[in-house]
Amino acid sequence: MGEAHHQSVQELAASLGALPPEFVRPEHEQPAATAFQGGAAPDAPVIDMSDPGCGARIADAAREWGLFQIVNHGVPSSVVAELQRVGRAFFDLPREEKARHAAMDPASGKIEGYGTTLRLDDDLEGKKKTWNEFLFHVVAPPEKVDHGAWPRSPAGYREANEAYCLHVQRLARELFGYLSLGLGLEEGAMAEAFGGAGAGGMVFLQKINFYPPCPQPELALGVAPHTDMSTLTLLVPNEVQGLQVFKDGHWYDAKYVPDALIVHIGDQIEIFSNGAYKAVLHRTTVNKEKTRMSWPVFVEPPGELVVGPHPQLVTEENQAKYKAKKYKDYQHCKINKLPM
Ligand SMILES: O=C(O)CCC(=O)C(=O)O
Ligand SMILES: [Fe+2]
Repeated sequence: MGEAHHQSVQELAASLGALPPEFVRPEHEQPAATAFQGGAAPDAPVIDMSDPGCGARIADAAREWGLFQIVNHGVPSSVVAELQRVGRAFFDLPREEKARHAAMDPASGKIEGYGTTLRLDDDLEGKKKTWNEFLFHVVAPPEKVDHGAWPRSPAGYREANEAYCLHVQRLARELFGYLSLGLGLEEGAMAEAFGGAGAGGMVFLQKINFYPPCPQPELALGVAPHTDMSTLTLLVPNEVQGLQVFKDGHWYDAKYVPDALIVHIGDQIEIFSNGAYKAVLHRTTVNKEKTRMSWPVFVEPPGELVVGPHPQLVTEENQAKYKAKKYKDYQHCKINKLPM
């Protein structure tokens, strides 16, 4: 491939001064046309995890928003800062070098590694593109980790990600406990249903999103509207606002709260709860001057595990709203937009 193919879209866009047409979203998706325009917009809940009443607030937030932020979560700010530092250092490498690390190849089922839609020669079959680069790799359990898909540079990348993951594992257990109790179930119900205790163990998939400055952010999106397939997602943002949440017919900003982690309820918790908890529909906007980054960890059941509504939540009056499915079959249907 010639050098021209590797010219970045930012470079090209800067020379054109305008957004290439494949990044212009249809009007019903454009952030400028669809963001909440009223007066005081409601904020997704910010929950203090050191508060003894936080469990009930977490369950309420999962019912009403499907998204909330947590503070006093026990993750030292130095651990988060180091996760961010090494991620940023990776994305600051030249694009060719990033691709050399671990190019992903979705066609062959290799979703781990570095990918981008910021390439004009990518053929997405006429589909609109999003303004982002990303990196994916499993971070736990160790037997499912492929270190070949992890950046070899910068030094310290592996240690930083492993240290942060231990906290994500602890927080996921805690959140599953509160969310189980909030449904009237045993505290361990969710953890067990998602692969705890003998079922193969949950999978922790680290993603890093990198959204460079965009010449016409009002026309573009960083990620298109979606719900996460995961059980839940725990996300570290940088200080650049961009995540938006759909609720009651409107898109609202998830405000940047220093030191907070953002929790998304994903599809598997919605299914397990038989619809009591809501998988959050979300998207991201981009910025004209600043680079936004985010570090979501998707907490997933092992592929062979069957997830369905918990039997105690299915009654004569409240029938099962979702089919039980192996997680890998669910993923396949969702990625290929097949009927569930
Ligand atoms: O960047 C964000 O805040 C959200 C990213 C996201 O939704 C995703 O990667 O699934
Ligand atoms: Fe997401």
